[in-house]
Amino acid sequence: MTKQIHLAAQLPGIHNVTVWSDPRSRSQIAIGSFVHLARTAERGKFDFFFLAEGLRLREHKGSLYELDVAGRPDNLTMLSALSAATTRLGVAATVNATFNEPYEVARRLATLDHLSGGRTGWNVVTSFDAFTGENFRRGGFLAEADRYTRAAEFLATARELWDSWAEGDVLADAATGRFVRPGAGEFAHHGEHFDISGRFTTPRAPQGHPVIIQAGESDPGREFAASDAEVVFSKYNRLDEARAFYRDVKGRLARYGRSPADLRIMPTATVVVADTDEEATAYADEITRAQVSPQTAIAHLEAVWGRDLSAYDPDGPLPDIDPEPESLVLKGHSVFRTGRAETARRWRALAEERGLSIRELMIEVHGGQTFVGSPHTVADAIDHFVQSDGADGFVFATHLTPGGLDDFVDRVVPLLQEKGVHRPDYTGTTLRHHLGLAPRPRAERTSGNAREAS
Ligand SMILES: Cc1cc2nc3c(=O)[nH]c(=O)nc-3n(C[C@H](O)[C@H](O)[C@H](O)COP(=O)(O)O)c2cc1C
Repeated sequence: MTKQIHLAAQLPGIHNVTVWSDPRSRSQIAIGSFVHLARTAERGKFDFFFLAEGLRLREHKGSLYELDVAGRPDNLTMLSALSAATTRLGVAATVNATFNEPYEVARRLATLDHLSGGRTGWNVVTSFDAFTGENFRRGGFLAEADRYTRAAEFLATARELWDSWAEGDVLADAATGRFVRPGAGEFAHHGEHFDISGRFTTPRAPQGHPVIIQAGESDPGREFAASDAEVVFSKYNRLDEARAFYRDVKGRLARYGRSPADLRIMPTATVVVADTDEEATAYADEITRAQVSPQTAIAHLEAVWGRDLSAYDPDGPLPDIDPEPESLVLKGHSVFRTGRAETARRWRALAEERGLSIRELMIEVHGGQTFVGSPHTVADAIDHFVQSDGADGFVFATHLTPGGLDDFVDRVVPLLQEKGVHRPDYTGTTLRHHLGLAPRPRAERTSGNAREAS
């Protein structure tokens, strides 16, 4: 059966996808930039607009890392504003389960679901480093091994809070003088990470629960996706790797009584469109070289080598000195977190085999655009990727803020609609509906007082 393609847009902020130095780039923080991109996505009948989250500014050799954008607004606040600037587009926030409390996060997500009329998604990330943790009250308090047990309990607790109100609990009945049913909002959760009880302040949201998104890739991360997520945001956008990831994660669902249709896998992707394939290829090379500047190439190599390599020529060969994989020169960057000795070995072998300079190697391993070509070429490639089970759709990030998605929406989306693989218009109002996911029934409360009949 032909699959429908799910589309999302991301204003990426951090990472070298965003070329902030391009003269066409506008503010990375002003509301106007976010509204432009969100409305473009809505014009293209996308499923949702997505914001990643970085809770600590990165540091490089002891100073702020400013080759990428540094500094960003708070996701839930920004998406609350965007929900008023759009009418159908889903709004999905990355919100960390390691440094927050379930009561606060559940309340803010339920509020966003009310504001948006049922368009909220939550990307439950765990983060990994004590460096980020230093910003928070208990300073780097969680061991890496406990991240997913806390995230699972965090989500379970949030679900109990969302289910503490039933639809119809707000009576507002002037005749009887009753505003709410007596048991409304009561909850009690006693667990390893959270021991809380009381009443939840926010009545039941239109979707009940936001759509749950997951973005980790370790084995516990994939299990968490299989047990709890409805969307996986993945980094695998090369077809062979993507198909292996897709098979692996979808294959885990049955263990949790779920079927492959209960989960959408959406890799991050970039797209470069021009009149002809040749023009698009030339433009894509230009973008890639802007994303992997000589300075970025050296910084990424330093991150893996664990030492200062500023004396090396980015257009020259790799340094012959050995890496110091235990030393951390680029802090807060997830890509260079583990396995640096192995990465250095792999990179050296690749550079030697192909005769690549430092910058060419960095372009090979971190650069490159996912879909490049004329509108027809791009539409065919996206469709092929999805129909051959590499993904269920994509989260598009653009190098230009905020106009980077305009061409795709104006020139490629109509072709996907003509092919019958992308909706010509929205058919529902909630994010769960756009994604083709079943509504989530409310779990009956297991604690608290018996509910009074209305
Ligand atoms: C594609 C992708 C996107 C991610 N986006 C974020 C993010 O926006 N914010 C964040 O704190 N962590 C983000 N993460 C990190 C994960 O939440 C997780 O903390 C990290 O991958 C370590 O978990 P793992 O060991 O399961 O991979 C992302 C990870 C992946 C693979």
